[in-house]
Amino acid sequence: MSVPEHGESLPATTSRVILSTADIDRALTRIAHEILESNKGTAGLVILGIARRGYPLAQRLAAKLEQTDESFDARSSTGQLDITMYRDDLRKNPARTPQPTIIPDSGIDGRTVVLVDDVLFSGRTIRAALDALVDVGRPKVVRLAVLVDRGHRELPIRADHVGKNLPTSSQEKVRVLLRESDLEERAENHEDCVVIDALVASDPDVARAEKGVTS
Ligand SMILES: O=P(O)(O)OC[C@H]1O[C@H](OP(=O)(O)OP(=O)(O)O)[C@H](O)[C@@H]1O
Ligand SMILES: O=c1cc[nH]c(=O)[nH]1
Repeated sequence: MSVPEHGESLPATTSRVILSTADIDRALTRIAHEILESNKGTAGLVILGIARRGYPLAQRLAAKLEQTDESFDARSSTGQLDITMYRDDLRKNPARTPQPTIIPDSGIDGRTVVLVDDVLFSGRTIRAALDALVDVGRPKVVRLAVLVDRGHRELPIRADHVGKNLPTSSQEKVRVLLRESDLEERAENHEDCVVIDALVASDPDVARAEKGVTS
């Protein structure tokens, strides 16, 4: 199976498909059921996807909630949260182009907000998202749903709903490729997929890095 490679000029990597299109769909279905159970239905639910890939995942999740509970209007209960200006590394890294923040007309005050993202890693994106939320309103409860939790947290943040817990080494990279955002990168035979990029140990640069040789 051909898997899209990432970053031509970086040390050699191998890419493996970890979740297929069907796996992703099943994970979202399970998360939707978990949300329904923990919220005892859909009353007061607002689903906010973190830009960029959290948004299409939030829309898919909301569609599944609507399928199960007709009283839930997916379109008017789903939005996007851009966290660019709330990052704690803004000074270090050049700012990326912010995406629009889209908040449902109902607002988020007193609501149960489910934040949705593709990957949970250090937790810094979610910290920024919580700051961004404060500027929008005061939810009753905030929950977190992620497609992949790859560990390596740097902050005391955990997800309430996880599609897949994926133990990784810190050298690896998890990429979520979705039909809505990654038309060119997706692996052959997959509409959507999650791939893990690992450094090739035989690559001289990697071998040197593993031995702690710095120059
Ligand atoms: O837990 P963290 O260490 O913050 O990592 C997780 C974040 O990293 C990725 O976003 P990225 O910053 O690459 O931006 P993108 O969504 O615009 O690709 C991913 O989509 C998560 O939002
Ligand atoms: O592996 C990682 C780490 C952070 N964000 C990602 O999307 N993937």
